[in-house]
Amino acid sequence: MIEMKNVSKKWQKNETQVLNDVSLKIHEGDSIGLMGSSGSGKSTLARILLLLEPFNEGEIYYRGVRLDIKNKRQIKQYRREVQYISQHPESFFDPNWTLGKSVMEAVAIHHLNRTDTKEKIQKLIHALKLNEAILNRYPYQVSGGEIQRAALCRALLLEPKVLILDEATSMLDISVQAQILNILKQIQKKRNLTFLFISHDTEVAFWFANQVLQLEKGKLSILTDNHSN
Ligand SMILES: Nc1ncnc2c1ncn2[C@@H]1O[C@H](COP(=O)(O)OP(=O)(O)OP(=O)(O)O)[C@@H](O)[C@H]1O
Repeated sequence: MIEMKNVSKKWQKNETQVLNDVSLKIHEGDSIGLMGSSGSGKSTLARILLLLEPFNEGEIYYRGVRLDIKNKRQIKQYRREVQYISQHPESFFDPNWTLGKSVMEAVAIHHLNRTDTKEKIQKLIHALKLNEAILNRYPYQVSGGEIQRAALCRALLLEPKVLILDEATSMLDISVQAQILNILKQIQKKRNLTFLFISHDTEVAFWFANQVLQLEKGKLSILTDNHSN
């Protein structure tokens, strides 16, 4: 579904080789866990996959077609189908807009059918254990866990094919985290959603993913592969 071929990335200023000839294949319906020590480059890899970060060498393919940052139409479609929940979800919300306005903006940008949108939002808010009142608040008026779930709500509303979750539930307490991860698994079964799940938590990553990869010193290795999960 998504393929990264021989990607290398070096930060110009400090000359650090954050990715060194990395290749990765994510098949439809996969749950790939990505682990690695702090600063090993997991978020950089995710941002490169989304073409949010330039890289020095290599190629990214989606459904067998090479992605080209200059192809605006292709990238718009890709960024709708491949949703990213960043470690810093607040940076994906306009600080001057209510969360509800930001969620609706995503609907407008991607020209989704507005008639059933309200109902879909209500269902998602409920599933994500959020209070609907949250939509009338500004990003600075909600907790870290609430903004993570608002980001998940916006992403799921777009009915993505792939979700890249970068420590996306790290600010939630264990019981809410477990509930939300279970909901994501249910959605995965229903829609054959594909996940790239970045986490520091070994237990959660092994539970959630059918293949767990580790990124260290610019190289990816397989920690476990259990596609029968
Ligand atoms: N824009 C940038 N310019 C230079 N170096 C950067 C930049 N962004 C990140 N880095 C560096 O690249 C390395 C990888 O960062 P990244 O955020 O991808 O790691 P990570 O594995 O996601 O870390 P964590 O688990 O702590 O979130 C770090 O050493 C970081 O300081």
